[in-house]
Amino acid sequence: MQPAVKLKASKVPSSQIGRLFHYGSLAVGLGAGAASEFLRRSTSGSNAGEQQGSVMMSEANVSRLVDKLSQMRGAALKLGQFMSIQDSHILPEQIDRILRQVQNNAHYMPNWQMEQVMTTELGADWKSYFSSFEPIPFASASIGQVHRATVASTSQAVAVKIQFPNVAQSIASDLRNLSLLLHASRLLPRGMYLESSLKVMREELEDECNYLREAQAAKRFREVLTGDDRFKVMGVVDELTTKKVLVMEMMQGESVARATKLDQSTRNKIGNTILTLCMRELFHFRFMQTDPNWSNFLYNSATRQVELVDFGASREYSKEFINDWYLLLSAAIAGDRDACIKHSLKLGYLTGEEKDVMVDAHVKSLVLLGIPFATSTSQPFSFGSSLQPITSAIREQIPIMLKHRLTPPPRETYSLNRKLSGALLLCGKLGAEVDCQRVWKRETVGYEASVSHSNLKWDACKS
Ligand SMILES: Nc1ncnc2c1ncn2[C@@H]1O[C@H](COP(=O)(O)OP(=O)(O)OP(=O)(O)O)[C@@H](O)[C@H]1O
Repeated sequence: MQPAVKLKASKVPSSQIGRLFHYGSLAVGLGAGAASEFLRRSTSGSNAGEQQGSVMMSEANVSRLVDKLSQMRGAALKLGQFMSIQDSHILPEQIDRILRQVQNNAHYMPNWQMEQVMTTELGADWKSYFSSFEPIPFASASIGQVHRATVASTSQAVAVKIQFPNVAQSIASDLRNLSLLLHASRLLPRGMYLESSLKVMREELEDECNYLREAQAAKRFREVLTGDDRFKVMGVVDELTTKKVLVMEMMQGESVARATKLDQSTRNKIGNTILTLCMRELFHFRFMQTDPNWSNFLYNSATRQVELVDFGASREYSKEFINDWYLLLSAAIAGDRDACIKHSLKLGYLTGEEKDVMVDAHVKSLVLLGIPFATSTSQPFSFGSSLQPITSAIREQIPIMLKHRLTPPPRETYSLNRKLSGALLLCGKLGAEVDCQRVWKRETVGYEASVSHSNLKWDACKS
């Protein structure tokens, strides 16, 4: 089970000065912490010079960092999520722990600050729109917090997501400061192309700060999933939704992270449903909710539906990109090394100048990723026992790729890989048994023909 989220009320620093103060005090705190640790070790006779790296990461510094990142919220918390989902396998264990703690340690706005946002967004009489409104949020999100309420005019039970003040404006500078801090404290391994990750993250966060965009995305998902009983997509109360306040139908399910207690066949069904959705998003809608956070998938035992919330990170992919990506994954599933290289070059994963050691590691990790889908249809893939050896084997390739990679991964693959690996890890967490090969075939049937057709056109355009 996921650790319970600890919520603490504290003012979100919304002014530039306030933010500077927070970063400043973190840097000073880390420095002071390191100095005292250094002194303690020097006086106790250990070789302090050699231990410089670990001095920065003493227990006291770890908790200082967690505390600051949790308080800054917005960009900082998102960075924590982004890194811990995307790159947990490449981060030193201690950093991974920090980022996980940040996620489970979110703060929320005190009442007066929350009321200020609501007044600015919905007017001074905002309370009159609700017949009940719980002042303490039941969930804390990276850039907002979520309250339970009832709409006065319809008696509908709703979840009201309220954005922290000035998050949107401060993202760029927060990310810059964080990047400086991470570099300065030598927290990240070299060769991570941190700058590219930060750029993608900044663009994603800017999109996520617009709740009107999220409302649109939720409606689009409701539309494309209409008639599919396996899913329920949250509805949106348009009249009360603004750029910074999102009023949504309250979902009743529990985070799928808690579904580990359910019987095997139910867990299999949930795993199958989540993977099917993933494939459908890619090959049918070309529109994907790319945040695989477990609490964004809820399971309702009464209706046996997977309920979907949080569409802030939804994005569209071009047909050309999805075509290339389909060909790459097909090559990986078939274990076809030459085709893997060819399509990686086309997508921009490889430049063609890489050393063999890098190409080998890249192809190996792709083929490993294809294993669940390559399993024979008579035997569902057992995520409980078979996923872990795959992730370990992929992890072994990461240091090689970090060392020899000549170009950052293509922009679109950040969100796509985050979602796909998140969905696989979720199935692993559920211990689900899923016939992935069948899901893959069912959801991509006919796709190959359409790809060859459009690639012919593509080649004709180029020549
Ligand atoms: N309509 C809803 N019904 C029930 N619970 C909800 C609803 N919307 C959000 N929540 C809960 O609140 C949490 C945070 O909301 P949401 O994920 O939309 O915010 P976010 O800013 O995108 O957060 P993050 O990026 O951290 O996932 C969700 O993970 C879910 O547990």
